[in-house]
Amino acid sequence: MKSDFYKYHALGNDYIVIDPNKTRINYLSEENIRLICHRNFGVGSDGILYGPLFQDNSISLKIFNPDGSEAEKSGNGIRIFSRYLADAGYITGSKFRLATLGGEVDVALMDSKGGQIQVDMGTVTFQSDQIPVAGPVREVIKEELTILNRRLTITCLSIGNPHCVVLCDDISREQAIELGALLEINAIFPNRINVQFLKILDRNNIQIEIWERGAGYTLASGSSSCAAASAAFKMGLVDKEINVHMPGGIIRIELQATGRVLMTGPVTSVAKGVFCEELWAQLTK
Ligand SMILES: N[C@H](CCC[C@H](N)C(=O)O)C(=O)O
Repeated sequence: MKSDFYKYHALGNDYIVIDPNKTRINYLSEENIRLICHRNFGVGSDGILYGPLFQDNSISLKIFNPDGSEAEKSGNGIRIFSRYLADAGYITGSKFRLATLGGEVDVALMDSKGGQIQVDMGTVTFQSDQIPVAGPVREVIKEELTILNRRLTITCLSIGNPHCVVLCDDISREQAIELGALLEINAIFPNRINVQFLKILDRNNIQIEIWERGAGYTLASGSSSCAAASAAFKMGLVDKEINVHMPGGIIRIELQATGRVLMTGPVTSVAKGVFCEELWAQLTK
């Protein structure tokens, strides 16, 4: 039976793949994205990966958050989509390039089952006008920002999508939810922002709690792992090989001398399915 969607997760950060070459959906409105991703009224996920789209001789994908917004990049999303391309027979080799809104990435399948996947996520920038962060053009390193009468130390960067890393002695899910939601929409972030609360464990291990732009609290995030590791290195707190510990599991980051960020982590396939007529009627009304 033809499937309308394929569901995978990466350390509990789950995505639905919708392939326009294989399903009746050739356009996704913000309203339809919100419905499909809704955990009660829809299939439920932390986002949608739409593709493969073929332009010239490149393969691209669109990355959508569950609030309907489009993201420039998603580390877990890129690993999941790469696994789907292998599962669906679109690629036969183990190395290929993907185009995202936030730039091209190089992918390497580390095993024959597509369990462990490495992505060269590109370089990061701390420049305020590239993230963006409002105010004078500068690198946003260990700046003070007060939220709910709490003085936070933030370091901001972009790896294609924007991130605000908050250096903490201790972190918690509750803190990520309470403060992340306010930081995401703070006026100094014109495009909103992804937020990580960072605890340094040692020079090769960090722990983060995550509040994602357009998705809220998630159990893991690939681009957040890249961002938190890069911010910790920029602050001189870690070496170049960092294990990022999250509630959903561990992603391995390697900061290369070239400035490129290598991210390696797992992908798990969950399900494939069809949208039933009653949901379909809502998607096409
Ligand atoms: N919410 C993010 C996109 C998904 C990031 C995350 N799921 C990852 O694995 O990188 C944004 O709006 O930039």
